[in-house]
Amino acid sequence: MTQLSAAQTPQRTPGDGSRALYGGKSNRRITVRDITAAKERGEKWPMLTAYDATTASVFDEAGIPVMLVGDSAGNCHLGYETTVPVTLDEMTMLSAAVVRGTSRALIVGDLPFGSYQEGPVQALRSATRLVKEAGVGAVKLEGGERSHRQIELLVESGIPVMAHIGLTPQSVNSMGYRVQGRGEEAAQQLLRDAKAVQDAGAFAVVLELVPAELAAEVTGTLHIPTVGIGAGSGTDAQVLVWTDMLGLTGGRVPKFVKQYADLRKVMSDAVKAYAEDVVGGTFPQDEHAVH
Ligand SMILES: Nc1nc(=O)c2c([nH]1)NC[C@@H]1CN(c3ccc(C(=O)N[C@@H](CCC(=O)O)C(=O)O)cc3)CN21
Ligand SMILES: CC(C)C(=O)C(=O)O
Ligand SMILES: [Mg+2]
Repeated sequence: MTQLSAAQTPQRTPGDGSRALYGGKSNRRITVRDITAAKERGEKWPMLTAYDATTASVFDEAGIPVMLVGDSAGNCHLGYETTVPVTLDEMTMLSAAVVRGTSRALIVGDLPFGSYQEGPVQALRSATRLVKEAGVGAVKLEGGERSHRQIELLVESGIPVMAHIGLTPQSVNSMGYRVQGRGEEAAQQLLRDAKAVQDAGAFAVVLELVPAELAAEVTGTLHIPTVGIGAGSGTDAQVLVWTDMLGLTGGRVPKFVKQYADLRKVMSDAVKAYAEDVVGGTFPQDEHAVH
């Protein structure tokens, strides 16, 4: 640890503890206002997906300040091929579990495909379910200019919105899984999308699979935080799908992922050891039995 000189020591409000999103001392649940303040302090922060209470409690205890109940639950938790089939009922159930498993993180619920595309009123009805039935603190939806009316009505109604531009996986059938914002025209469109969601009142915006230089430019242009995934190091925050970074995803993992553990191997080895103990008669031992 480097020693901070007195002049560099950040000033704290007495009794408030450290306010940093990661490593901060406050135990109350993080709010969107804390996220806004972090951008003003120039602080970077980590976000992870979560789909169940147990896993979310591990991330909460580790200090992850923001969790996304992503519709990536479709392919990473529910066994679908893509996020497209995921329903609002499924997202409500998973989001409620993640809220129950956490006490400190801000929980963002992803609005699934088909739950907001009809227009602002449908978006409000869907977001209201995630807020009332699951208890999320914010919702996320995909689309820049094309979703600005939805964002406006949700924000007017008191529901904080995280936007999501660049690669928007719910549109896989029309756009594929391709890098977005390459070339002058596409870059200008991404900048317009970023400004549109900020103007509509979004508190943050995910930039997915866009060139690092463009993501850094968007980050410098906006006053709301950018959350990158496959968007380089110049964004305010980063998000990864938790099963990807911990080595549990069954299928292909995008190349922007850094794997921090191989839980698939850890779990597989443990399960095989258990199976062999049962077959060989070495589990249970007397200490695992009642008499
Ligand atoms: N397991 C998983 N991880 C994710 O990050 C993720 C999901 N699922 N599902 C929802 C979306 C879809 N995402 C994806 C899906 C595929 C690529 C992909 O195939 N990317 C190519 C690069 C494509 C290019 O260079 O144009 C790759 O090889 O990584 C990227 C993001 C991100 N999200
Ligand atoms: C990849 C993130 C941003 C997402 O939308 C999800 O996990 O569903
Ligand atoms: Mg999603």
